[in-house]
Amino acid sequence: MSLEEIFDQYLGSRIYKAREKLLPDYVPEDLPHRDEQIKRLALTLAPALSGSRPSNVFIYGLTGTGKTAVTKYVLRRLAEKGGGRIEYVYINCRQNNTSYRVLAELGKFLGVKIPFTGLALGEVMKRITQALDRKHRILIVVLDEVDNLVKRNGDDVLYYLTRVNEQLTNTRVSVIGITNDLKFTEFLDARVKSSLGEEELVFPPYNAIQLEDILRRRAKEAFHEGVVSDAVIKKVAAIAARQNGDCRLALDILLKAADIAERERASEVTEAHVDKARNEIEKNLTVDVIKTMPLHVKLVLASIYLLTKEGGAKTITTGLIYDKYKELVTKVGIEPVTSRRITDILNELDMAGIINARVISLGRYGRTKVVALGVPLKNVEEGLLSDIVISAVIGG
Ligand SMILES: Nc1ncnc2c1ncn2[C@@H]1O[C@H](COP(=O)(O)OP(=O)(O)OP(=O)(O)O)[C@@H](O)[C@H]1O
Repeated sequence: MSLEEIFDQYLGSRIYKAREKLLPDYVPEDLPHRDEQIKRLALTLAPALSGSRPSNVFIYGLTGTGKTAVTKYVLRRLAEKGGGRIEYVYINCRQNNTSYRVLAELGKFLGVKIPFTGLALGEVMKRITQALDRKHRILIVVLDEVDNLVKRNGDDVLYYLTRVNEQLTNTRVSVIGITNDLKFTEFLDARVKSSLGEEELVFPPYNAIQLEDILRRRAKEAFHEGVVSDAVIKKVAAIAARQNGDCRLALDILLKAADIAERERASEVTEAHVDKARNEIEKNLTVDVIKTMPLHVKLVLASIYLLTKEGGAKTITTGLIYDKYKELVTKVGIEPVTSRRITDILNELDMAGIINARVISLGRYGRTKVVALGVPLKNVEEGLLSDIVISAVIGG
């Protein structure tokens, strides 16, 4: 018996060898099917090793296409090679979604004290510029999910970072901007847009075969041998391939399926575990989407929910929804939105897959829309009940 097996027996996991290797923050030893992106990013950044500022890079690709993983992977190795002359700082602009917070993160990295609030942005920039120039090196600033920052606060920080070199003598700064939403570039000043896009990298979605390959290697690192069959890998890859080739989703499903297997004290992860994991993830997604909806959207959805619950086989028409909605707004004590807005809300809910709407003919009475929930009733209920206003009017 190997040492590992002895310890595992006591730890008790029959499934995992190293669960943490499936977690989103872990950057694996190799990143299959991203050779081209790795090479291009490496070629772009390599001039840093001979002391010149690398071009800024703009990275675009859908969710879960490996943008963050590839960037961290290349930067880590570059910094190692640079032996202290090259540094990088990674800032996630969803977690830090104001100009102030992004600069405060940068300040923290540079060892500059920036109070939680209160300084003018210009003052923060001045302190950062001074701190930057005290270092004698190349600094690569990674702004991940940068669209969140720009949509909320505009392009001040990008403008500053792409211009700061003009004020520096000792340090050179390069920026890597990562996004899965190209639309935000509309908000960029033309000069910022062109300097950020000195080099552009596109990450295409993975196909099912590529995802299988990736999952096989990740599974090898994380699970005991024989715990995850090829059929399971294929199934997970096929599901994620249909969802825009999202590797994050693939890993999520695999991790959840294995957690369920572990809870059940099973000795392997089966396709049934994958189905359960998928349902759980879909449920969580629905509940999260509903939780963040504006009040009137929730009220429209609550109307459909109540009609579904009460109504038996009766079809739910827009007329019925509108009446129910009016009843609910009266109970809440607020003004209703227009029927035109209700139509828009129904379209939004349809697009999000929360409801299915179709138009039917009523003969000489014209046409109307009928609606049915597109997701399980209990998921809608869970999402709606988390809102105290809604739960007061539908709860009892
Ligand atoms: N080629 C690959 N090999 C192994 N794991 C990968 C590969 N590509 C992506 N992953 C893994 O998939 C997950 C999502 O990848 P990553 O965070 O890099 O995606 P992203 O494109 O930055 O997505 P988002 O736009 O949502 O931030 C991570 O856990 C990452 O380790």
